[in-house]
Amino acid sequence: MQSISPSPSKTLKSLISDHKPQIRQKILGPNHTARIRVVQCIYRPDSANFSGGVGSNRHDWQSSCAILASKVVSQQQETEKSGNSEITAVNGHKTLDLVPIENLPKPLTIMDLSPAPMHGSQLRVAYQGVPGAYSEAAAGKAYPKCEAIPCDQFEVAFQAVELWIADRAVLPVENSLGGSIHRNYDLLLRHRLHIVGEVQLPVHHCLLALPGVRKEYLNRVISHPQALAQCELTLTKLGLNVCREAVDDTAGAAEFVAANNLRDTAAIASARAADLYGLQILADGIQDDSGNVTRFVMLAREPIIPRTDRPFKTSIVFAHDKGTSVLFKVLSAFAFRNISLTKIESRPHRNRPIRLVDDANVGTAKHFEYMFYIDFEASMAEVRAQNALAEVQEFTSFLRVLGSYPMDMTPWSPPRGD
Ligand SMILES: O=C(O)C(=O)C[C@]1(C(=O)O)C=C[C@@H](O)C=C1
Repeated sequence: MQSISPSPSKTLKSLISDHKPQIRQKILGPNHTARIRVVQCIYRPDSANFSGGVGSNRHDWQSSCAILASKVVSQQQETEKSGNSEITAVNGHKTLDLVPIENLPKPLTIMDLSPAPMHGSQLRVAYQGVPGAYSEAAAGKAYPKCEAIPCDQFEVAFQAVELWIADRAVLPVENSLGGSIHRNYDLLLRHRLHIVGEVQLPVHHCLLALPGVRKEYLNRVISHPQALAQCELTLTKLGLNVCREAVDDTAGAAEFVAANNLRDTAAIASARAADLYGLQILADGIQDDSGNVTRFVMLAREPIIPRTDRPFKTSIVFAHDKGTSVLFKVLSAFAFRNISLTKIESRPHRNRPIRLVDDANVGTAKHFEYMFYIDFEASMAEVRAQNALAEVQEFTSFLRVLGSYPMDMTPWSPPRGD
């Protein structure tokens, strides 16, 4: 083993850095490598005994190390008992943790704070579900070379973008068979993210089970509630009048069947989920309509600048103090300007879900109050859209533009098997 002789001018800390592996073994023994405490004391040739300094020859040095080791170990035990594991004092001197060099944290750079990675690194895109979920495929379609970040809930995907853990989120809002994904409409209102794009994904469902399992063995089918709804008729046609159970996402259902070795349960999920979790495809294309499509929105912290050189869509949400009576006026603001609406959705007005209408003679009527969501085919850069919104604002007590973004114009490719 290489011998270690301290030079008079060196601190013990720098000596230990220079000869890390050997010193670690000398002081703390061969098994103690990770969390080292070092006494910061100056080597003084004139000091005979250790009292903050070490002796002048190799023998002194070694015994000082031995004293140090015992002090450090006992000090460490005390520190751990008291719960303070960061900095402590030996003989009045501060001790420091030495982190192994390979684990040292890297300082944040301006690049880590940039909204879109202009430095060439991958865009981080949050989606709900686990790998193999349709939302992961939608994230890949929206941002082809992205790093897809799985989130266990929609809310987490929103927060991942707000907290700069992700650059974008891609979340489903409606399906051609199952209808709206209401949770995401509510979350769009609760959070401050902007819709910066949309992507439509053909959804092709498979019935998955463990290898060797036959349809007759099944007494349960599990999947995301939307996927169960999209396959309802086909499951019945396949003779699968078994119990349906909803789980968080389709790929999560496949993972669950595989991880728990469930031979009586099938999952509805993608062919990619079958591959990832080692399941066989019992039936392919089990959605009730072969043209099954889910629409996803792309969300970012900043809006994009609306343009007029390609087809744009704008999404708004509004409410009115006098309830639904205003809806006709709002819709006419678009109709007069030849602006087509592509979607209307209403959700309970959370802050004021019910309005009481008192009529002294007849009694009290209760009206439900709503938030209305509208998507229309125009860009906020167009004067007709600006005028329409100016008019809408006159009739409404609350109006927010959720985003003005390019429409997904991907050519329609016929579904597999047609
Ligand atoms: O569970 C998944 O794989 C999802 O990506 C979620 C989801 C949805 O929320 O609608 C997405 C697309 C399909 O419509 C089915 C499920």
